[in-house]
Amino acid sequence: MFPEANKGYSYEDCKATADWLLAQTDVRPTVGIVCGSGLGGLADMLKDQVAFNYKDIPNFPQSTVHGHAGRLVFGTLKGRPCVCMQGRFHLYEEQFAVKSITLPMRIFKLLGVETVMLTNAAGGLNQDFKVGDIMIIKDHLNMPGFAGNNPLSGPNDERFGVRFPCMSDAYDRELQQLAMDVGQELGYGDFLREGVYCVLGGPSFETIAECRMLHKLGADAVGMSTVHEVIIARHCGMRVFALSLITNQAVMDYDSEEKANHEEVLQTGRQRAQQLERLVSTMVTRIEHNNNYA
Ligand SMILES: O=P(O)(O)O[C@@H]1C[C@H](O)[C@@H](CO)O1
Ligand code: HPA
Repeated sequence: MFPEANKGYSYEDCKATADWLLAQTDVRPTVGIVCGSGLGGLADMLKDQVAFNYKDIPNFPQSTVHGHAGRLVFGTLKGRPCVCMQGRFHLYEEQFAVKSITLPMRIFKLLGVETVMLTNAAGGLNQDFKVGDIMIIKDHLNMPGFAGNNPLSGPNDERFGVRFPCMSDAYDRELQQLAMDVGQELGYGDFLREGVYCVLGGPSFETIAECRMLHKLGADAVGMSTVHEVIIARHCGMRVFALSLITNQAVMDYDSEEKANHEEVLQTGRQRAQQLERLVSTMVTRIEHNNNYA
């Protein structure tokens, strides 16, 4: 699954993987995309694909979760060279995995990626949110980080970034505005939101008390990914945009009969996939055409 999960990957390990990939394809991606649960269709939009199964890439972890195909796809999205993770890694897939699950971000950086766009499936805590809403992430709560489980723990290699990176600007404000503008143009205003994403370790879904607490703490949505990747991406200077598809309402009420489950998550992904793909792919076009965003 995750070879030597607790081991930090050195700069040289990451470089070897990036060089191996660059030797197999002529695509030189400047945008890197990460697909959340059930949202892997984004990768299928890439033209002139060169795709690798994770198991064939040196040093790469393996996907173990249903709805995460486990392929790294290079290609162009409306003419823009991209690399797309069709399937991501989660903290719960292996104990002590926080470094393995974020390794692809450093490989993105060494491939030449400047902007990372991440998607995820999340439970809605904000009572104004509906299932099927797309939430532009403006900030995060890193709960595993509160307990010392941060992907930057351990020795710091300055070739990637500084020891104490700032996170108050983690989510690029221009890209958030671009998403809002593009969403309005596409007629998505009724289901486009913005908010704070809270990451937990998973894989168990939250209790009612936990959901109530997270909501009180300021979280609008809860999930099990993204934040660790964002920290590593920002540490090495890539711009970050992230969004959550609200696939289910987090259960906040003891009278509720609702039960969070992965099948519902994947089903909502299928229902909203096309719009989500259109939003992200149109944004990618604008990043290419507008120097303010590039
Ligand atoms: O990769 P994401 O964050 O989209 O996956 C979410 C969180 C869990 O892995 C899973 C729960 O259904 O979906
Ligand atoms: O309700 C949820 N909680 C945590 N992670 C999730 N991913 C999709 N939905 C959820």
